[in-house]
Amino acid sequence: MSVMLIALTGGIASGKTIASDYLADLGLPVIDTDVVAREVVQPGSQGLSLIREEFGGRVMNKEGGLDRSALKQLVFNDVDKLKKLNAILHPLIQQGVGSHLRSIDRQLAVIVIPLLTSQVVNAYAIDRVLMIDVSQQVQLKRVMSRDQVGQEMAHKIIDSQPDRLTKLALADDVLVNHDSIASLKSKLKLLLPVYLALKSIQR
Ligand SMILES: CC(C)(COP(=O)(O)OP(=O)(O)OC[C@H]1O[C@@H](n2cnc3c(N)ncnc32)[C@H](O)[C@@H]1O)[C@@H](O)C(=O)NCCC(=O)NCCS
Ligand SMILES: Nc1ncnc2c1ncn2[C@@H]1O[C@H](COP(=O)(O)OP(=O)(O)OP(=O)(O)O)[C@@H](O)[C@H]1O
Repeated sequence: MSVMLIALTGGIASGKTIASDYLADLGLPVIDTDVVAREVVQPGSQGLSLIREEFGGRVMNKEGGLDRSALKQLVFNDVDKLKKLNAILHPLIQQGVGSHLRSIDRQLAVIVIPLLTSQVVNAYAIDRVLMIDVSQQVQLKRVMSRDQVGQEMAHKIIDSQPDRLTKLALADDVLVNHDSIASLKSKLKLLLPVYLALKSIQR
């Protein structure tokens, strides 16, 4: 039986983690590319050694692991460095997602993908795209308060991501997350039977 894959997307701090945690509570298997991105840079991994080779000891911590905060400062202040990081990690993340997918024995699964483009939709053979959408004003407020970053850094990260209109154009379902977390959850709960019905008519 083939699995129906739902991509859960949205810009930074749009609410993807809140949404995917809730879908997991409702019983759906969830693969989060942000989590896979951490798995592929664990100590001893090929990802970590490639990053060290490219960026040097300044992005390593005392324990020999990745200093995420140092790497974040470096790549979101230099577009070429971000491209290099993406070129190292994205193929490894794609492989990692593939191995998680092989262990899924359910009808529906969710892949959380912040950096969604049409190429990514094709690469993962996504069946349906769910976007969590917020205005840039709300996004800035939430990212600055959650990550303790200034407005300049928040703008740099937002500008480095596929833009909101690109993601909206790919989306089959859009949930606006301007109200409470409870309201987002109730919208997700209404969507689940729609996905189950779609799966039941999928060939
Ligand atoms: C730069 C890194 C070390 C910063 O780590 P940190 O723990 O501070 O952030 P975290 O990984 O939790 O990401 C938080 C959010 O940042 C945004 N973000 C992460 N990577 C990128 C990127 N390459 N381009 C644009 N936005 C990104 C996403 O919205 C993501 O949800 C880390 O984000 C990273 O390794 N990024 C490269 C891998 C990647 O592209 N991940 C995104 C999923 S494919
Ligand atoms: N409806 C809401 N009301 C108030 N705060 C919210 C709401 N939705 C999300 N948040 C807060 O906004 C922040 C971002 O949410 P979340 O971490 O789920 O976003 P994300 O899309 O997963 O972010 P990232 O792209 O960094 O992974 C968190 O601090 C979360 O608690």
